[in-house]
Amino acid sequence: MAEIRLQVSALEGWYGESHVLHGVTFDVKRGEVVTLLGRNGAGKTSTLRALAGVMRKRRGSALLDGHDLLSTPPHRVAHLGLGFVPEERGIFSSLTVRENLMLPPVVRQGGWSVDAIHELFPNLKGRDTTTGTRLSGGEQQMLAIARILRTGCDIILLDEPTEGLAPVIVEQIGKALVRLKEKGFTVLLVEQNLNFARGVADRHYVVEQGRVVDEFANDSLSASMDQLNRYLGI
Ligand SMILES: Nc1ncnc2c1ncn2[C@@H]1O[C@H](COP(=O)(O)OP(=O)(O)OP(=O)(O)O)[C@@H](O)[C@H]1O
Repeated sequence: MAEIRLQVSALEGWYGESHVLHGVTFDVKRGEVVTLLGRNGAGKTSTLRALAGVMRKRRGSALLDGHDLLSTPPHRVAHLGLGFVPEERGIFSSLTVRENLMLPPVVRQGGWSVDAIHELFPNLKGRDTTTGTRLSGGEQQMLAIARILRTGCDIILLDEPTEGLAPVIVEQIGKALVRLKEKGFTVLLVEQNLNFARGVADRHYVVEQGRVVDEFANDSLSASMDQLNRYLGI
């Protein structure tokens, strides 16, 4: 059995006085792609934000390769190999593709070269001097992932990468995730698009009201679709 990279236990989290995570427990093994599924407002994004240190008021335990994420300052989290690609993507519109790509520092060995990035995302090739404003949503998403790969991280928290994207682009993002998995990356994915999630993930956790309430292996999902649809309100 593969080793556990991310072990989250009884994780609680707050926005100010608002208590939104009520004891999230799950794990992600080395090389797995795992999704957090659930209805709007269930706490999926907040879980990623708590792990990345964007949400500061937290309690419980979150270990990455045995390192305590909750006591690690946000700027040191990347040094542990964790990269966060938020839903809003964070592409600077006035900067070029190349400038956006070069923005985060390389913090670990194994950071991707620009050539390797172009191989994964051919859409970004030849676009070095294009400014962020001129990129499509799909190109922005690719750039946001590419930028994280450059830093040398090997576990990626990815928040709704397919949101608002055309099916052909969703397919390209899916292929890139499969490639990353083949290369040994570990991915924790928040995703509303169940079809996309099924195409890339090994396991799925269901989040409800700030807790993980169920878990499904991807290869047994067909038999559990009724139950999953009930959770998701589909
Ligand atoms: N910045 C914030 N300040 C206060 N409350 C917030 C903030 N962001 C989210 N919340 C609240 O936290 C709870 C969990 O939200 P979260 O965004 O984690 O849900 P989600 O499962 O990711 O759903 P969605 O798909 O709608 O983003 C919700 O009740 C939401 O209203």
